[in-house]
Amino acid sequence: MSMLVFGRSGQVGSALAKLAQGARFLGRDAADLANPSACAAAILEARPSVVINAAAYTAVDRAEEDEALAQTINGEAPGEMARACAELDIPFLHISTDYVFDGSGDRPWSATDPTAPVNAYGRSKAAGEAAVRAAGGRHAILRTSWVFSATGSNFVTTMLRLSESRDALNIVEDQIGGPTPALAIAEALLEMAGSMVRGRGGGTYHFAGAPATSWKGFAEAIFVAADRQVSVTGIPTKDYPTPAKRPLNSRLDCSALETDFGIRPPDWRAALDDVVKELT
Ligand SMILES: NC(=O)C1=CN([C@@H]2O[C@H](COP(=O)(O)OP(=O)(O)OC[C@H]3O[C@@H](n4cnc5c(N)ncnc54)[C@H](OP(=O)(O)O)[C@@H]3O)[C@@H](O)[C@H]2O)C=CC1
Ligand SMILES: Cc1cn([C@H]2C[C@H](O)[C@@H](COP(=O)(O)OP(=O)(O)O[C@H]3O[C@@H](C)C(=O)[C@@H](O)[C@H]3O)O2)c(=O)[nH]c1=O
Ligand SMILES: [Mg+2]
Repeated sequence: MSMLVFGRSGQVGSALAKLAQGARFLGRDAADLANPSACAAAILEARPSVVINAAAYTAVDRAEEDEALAQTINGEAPGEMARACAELDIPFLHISTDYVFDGSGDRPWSATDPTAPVNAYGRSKAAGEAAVRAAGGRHAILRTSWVFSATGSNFVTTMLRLSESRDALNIVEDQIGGPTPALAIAEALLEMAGSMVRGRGGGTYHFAGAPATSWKGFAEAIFVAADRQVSVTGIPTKDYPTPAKRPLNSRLDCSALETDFGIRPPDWRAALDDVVKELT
């Protein structure tokens, strides 16, 4: 299996690089997603047997004032990649997000539920999903949430940084989701890629860490794992104003992934200990 991966330096890209040593990785220098047709050309030139897109515009608040660029990178580039893969008749694996949902209710979102993003990043990711489906080739869209790892910036690195200077933090308690280790996402993608190259599986799937928690619950677990004495006070979203609105209910129903690929949701608590050890 010759694998081509877009994104090398991000959380999921780095995890893939650790696990898939025979794969070829294209960083921003080799393929800029702001130039979607160049990404398609890179695929047609490399002629791999499977493509994974781990690159994206992920700055949720910044996307509010930079929506055009977010749309090009998250909305258009994946569609161009998927069209090139369809032309080569190879599977295309793409990562999406819980932020495509509006966050209403408290039921875990099923992969077939209607999307209704509440922020610019979510709109750009929903556009990317639609473009990948419209390309008409063999594809998998893996929606995940609250990704963390020892690489790059994420909620764990933010909390550890804040704990250097603060002994008390207010953290939102009414946004609920599944923190997901980047390494587990990479493992899932590689398993899916292997199956899809053999002609099995495809469509839209969810993959998130269990058990569901709030950002407050996640923060508390981070400080326990790091043995840092920070007092965490739960607050409602309205008391933590941000440029981008965030969905309240981000729970993802991951059953389709188990049915089609035998992949089960990872327990984020075990992975958190490893990540915190690596970071401290
Ligand atoms: N982070 C999260 O909490 C979540 C992420 N996701 C999705 O998972 C996927 C992976 O996210 P994650 O690993 O966390 O992302 P990161 O923010 O850690 O990394 C993003 C990657 O995309 C690359 N990138 C950004 N812009 C461009 C560009 N114009 N051209 C080429 N490469 C670019 C970055 O390269 P460079 O280092 O050069 O900037 C980096 O390698 C994305 O699709 C994201 O939407 C889904 C749910 C949650
Ligand atoms: C730093 C801080 C954040 N928060 C809140 C703000 C927000 O609601 C929540 C998480 O903040 P972040 O900015 O890390 O989260 P955010 O960047 O929105 O994370 C999202 O990233 C994109 C890429 C995704 O796809 C999503 O799945 C999700 O992981 O914590 C506090 O309540 N107190 C604080 O001190
Ligand atoms: Mg962020």
